[in-house]
Amino acid sequence: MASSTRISRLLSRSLLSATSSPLFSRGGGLSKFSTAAATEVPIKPAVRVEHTQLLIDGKFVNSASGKTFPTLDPRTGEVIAHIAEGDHEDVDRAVGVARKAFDHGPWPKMTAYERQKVLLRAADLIEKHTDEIAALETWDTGKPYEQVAKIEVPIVVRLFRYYAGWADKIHGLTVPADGPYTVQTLHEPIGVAGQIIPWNFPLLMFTWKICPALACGNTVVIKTAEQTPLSAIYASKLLHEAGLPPGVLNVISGFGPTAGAAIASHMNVDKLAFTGSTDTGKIVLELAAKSNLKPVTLELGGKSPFIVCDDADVDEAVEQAHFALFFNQGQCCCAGSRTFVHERVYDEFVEKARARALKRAVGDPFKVGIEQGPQIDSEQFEKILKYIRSGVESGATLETGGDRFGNSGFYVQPTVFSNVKDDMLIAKDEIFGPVQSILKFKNIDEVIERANNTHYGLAAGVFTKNIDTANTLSRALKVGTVWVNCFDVFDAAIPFGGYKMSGQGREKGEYSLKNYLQVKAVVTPLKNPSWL
Ligand SMILES: NC(=O)c1ccc[n+]([C@@H]2O[C@H](COP(=O)([O-])OP(=O)(O)OC[C@H]3O[C@@H](n4cnc5c(N)ncnc54)[C@H](O)[C@@H]3O)[C@@H](O)[C@H]2O)c1
Repeated sequence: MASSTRISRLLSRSLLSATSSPLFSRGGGLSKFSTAAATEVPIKPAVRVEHTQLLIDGKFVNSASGKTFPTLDPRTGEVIAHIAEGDHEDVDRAVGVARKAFDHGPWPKMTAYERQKVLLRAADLIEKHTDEIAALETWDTGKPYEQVAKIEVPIVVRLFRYYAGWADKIHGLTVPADGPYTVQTLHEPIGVAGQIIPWNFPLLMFTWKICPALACGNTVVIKTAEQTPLSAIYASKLLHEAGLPPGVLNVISGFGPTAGAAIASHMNVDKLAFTGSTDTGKIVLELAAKSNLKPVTLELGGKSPFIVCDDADVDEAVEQAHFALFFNQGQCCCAGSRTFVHERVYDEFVEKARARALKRAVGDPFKVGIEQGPQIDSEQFEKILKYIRSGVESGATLETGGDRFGNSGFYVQPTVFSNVKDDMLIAKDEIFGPVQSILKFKNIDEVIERANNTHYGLAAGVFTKNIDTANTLSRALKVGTVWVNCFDVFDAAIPFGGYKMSGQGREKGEYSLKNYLQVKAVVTPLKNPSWL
């Protein structure tokens, strides 16, 4: 399983090869950022897009309207493929077959061991097809191919095996009650799960969502993000090859206000799981409440603090803070986007953080050694540049970066701001881009208060050698995950989720199972019990 150290190691190996690349230049100064991304011909992905339709009832089908939408290559903005655009009618059809597959079987009626074997075979197939799936994901998202192939697909495979392992270990309790009754609880699948996912980790989010739902015996209708439909379609085809019965997993490509809203408000969807922005989270929660009051889990945005104490190993903290923010082009819900540094190590940290950002290898994500590809689309690209301008205008110090990288595609220079103040927009809003904001603090009480002074509460990083400081911060921070002297460690067994407006509920680990199970109490009178 990927740990932050392992991921950092992979990235530094990448960096070694990147230093010999003409795309890459070492040393300080804004002019060092190469514009080669614009002039180089994009590398042709070694994969073909074979499936572009909706997947309903085990078959690839066109949308009812016959409409399609383009999915774009973030390196160039060019069309990769035209994808069937699902809408209300398609969602309705998918929910209908998922309902039938749930109510009449075979999925919930199969033994747990049989369901387990399907998930294990799917894991093997995904592992076997790592190259194709990673190429599709990189093409659709712009994230480095090496990151997908060496980090994300292995995590995906691990999640499949982890939840396969749970399938035959889900059981209720025998409950002691007053009086002559035998009482048991049955943990039953909840029914048809509706799931909506974002574009920043399309394959990983698909896996987080479907694996626990399927392991518990539910059926699924999942909507992928309109920017990134390809990898989920491919993986779902593999799931069917692995023996998943028709109707159990239905994949709808399409847009939020149409297909997404149709899932959230459907009367026959029994459970909703959503990952995306906090604003959309509020909308789907309302749709769920106004329809059939389906229970909802929400994984939303964040503005996570990364706290570097004065006793921290500064070099390691710089590397991990860089990773915490810049990983995945800065498009992580839990990105360490407020780097709080103690005043005693602040100047050293800023200088080293700037030097590290200047070394970041930006370019075609299919190229070996590249650490950072383009942002997902023009909308995000423009939004990030706007935040950078706001950082400059509000008086933060631009240490490096600050502009687009090259002159085509949606590449942004790795950007570092120092002297950031809590009330600046760059310190308050989720930028979702490669923009590090460094803030100074004097003492632990002060940094706790400032770190918690946000609507978000997803994650935090704490860097210190002092166990007492680590314990104080871990307990005081109002967040769903605290990484101490590490960051972004995503084991299948570790729960993930947010406090406050970063979400409701937890995913991954054993906690995710609860999202997809109903608890039924069965009470039976006992005749002449020899004991109660
Ligand atoms: N907490 C987590 O685990 C986690 C993980 C990844 C991303 N995120 C968050 O996701 C956001 C980025 O993703 P995004 O820009 O795709 O978010 P988004 O909210 O715009 O979209 C997410 C999904 O919701 C759908 N959607 C949009 N409007 C909808 C509507 N009215 N009804 C139903 N569905 C709708 C979209 O089509 C997409 O599939 C960031 O805020 C990030 O922090 C959170």
